[in-house]
Amino acid sequence: KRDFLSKFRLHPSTLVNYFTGIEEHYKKDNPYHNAVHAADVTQSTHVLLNAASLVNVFSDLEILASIFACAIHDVNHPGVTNQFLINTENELAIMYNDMSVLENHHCAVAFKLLQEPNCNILKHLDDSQRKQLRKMVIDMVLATDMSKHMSLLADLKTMVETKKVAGGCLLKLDNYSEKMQIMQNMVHCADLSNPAKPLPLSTQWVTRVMEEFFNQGDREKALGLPVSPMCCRETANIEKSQVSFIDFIVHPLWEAWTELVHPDAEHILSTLEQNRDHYSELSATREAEEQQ
Ligand SMILES: COc1ccc(-c2ccn(CCC(=O)N3CCOCC3)n2)cc1OC1CCCC1
Ligand SMILES: [Mg+2]
Ligand SMILES: [Zn+2]
Repeated sequence: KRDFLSKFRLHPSTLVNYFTGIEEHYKKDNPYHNAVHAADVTQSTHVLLNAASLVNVFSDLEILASIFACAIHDVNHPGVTNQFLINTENELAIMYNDMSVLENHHCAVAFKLLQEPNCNILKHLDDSQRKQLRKMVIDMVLATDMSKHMSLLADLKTMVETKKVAGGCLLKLDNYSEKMQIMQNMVHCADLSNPAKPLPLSTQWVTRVMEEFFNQGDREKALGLPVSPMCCRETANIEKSQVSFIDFIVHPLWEAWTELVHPDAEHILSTLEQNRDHYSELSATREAEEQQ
């Protein structure tokens, strides 16, 4: 749809080779962090990029980088959190010195795969384009580390306030850092878009992420480690956790995004709010049942 094959002289069979390789490096037996999650985040970002207020904001290279970043953003995910890898002194934590361990790994795997035979989809980009794309992809993927969430959101809110006050066209973005902030938040929004999807989809993602968390909790128990929050299958309150996740993380982020691209994301925010109320009612019902 974006005519990227001709704009960037991407060779169909090279694309197939590369993204087949990427798909194979997503672990199929991860309940959540599998190739379907990567496809979901990629498609969600494609939709966010189509917002009317983002037309002509990003160059073709920035759009290619964003879509590429989503497709590879969790590649070879081991199905456990950064904290688990750090606590167990996993070789990945040693490799990346406990800093955004998973996110560094996803980037490294994705770029290493480009060097496999017949997989170099960026072959016909010039050196400057390839260097720029690599930097943008790394900046976006490293920003999907939840530990960056609060600073990312604070910067987004500042930008929305500043641009609004300036009265200038909200998205006349002046420099790389402002553009990258938007792109990082866009991919982060897509990564946290499960609660903002139609309820039948959202509940499937909840089941999957909880199964992955519970698997981690089982491993922590077996290792005699303290069980991480929301990872104990005996005590977790699934609906209550989703309500908190939405209230403290997802809604503030999507509220800022919706303001940035006003009025293009209103329907997403309202779906999120409806879903939040659904989980809240479920949680109240469950609590009432448990009282009896
Ligand atoms: C459908 O439910 C979720 C969908 C996505 C997330 C979520 C949080 C952070 N990210 C971004 C990647 C990240 O940093 N992660 C990946 C998840 O594990 C924690 C580290 N993604 C959490 C979800 O629910 C959790 C379980 C109950 C409340 C919170
Ligand atoms: Mg991730
Ligand atoms: Zn993800």
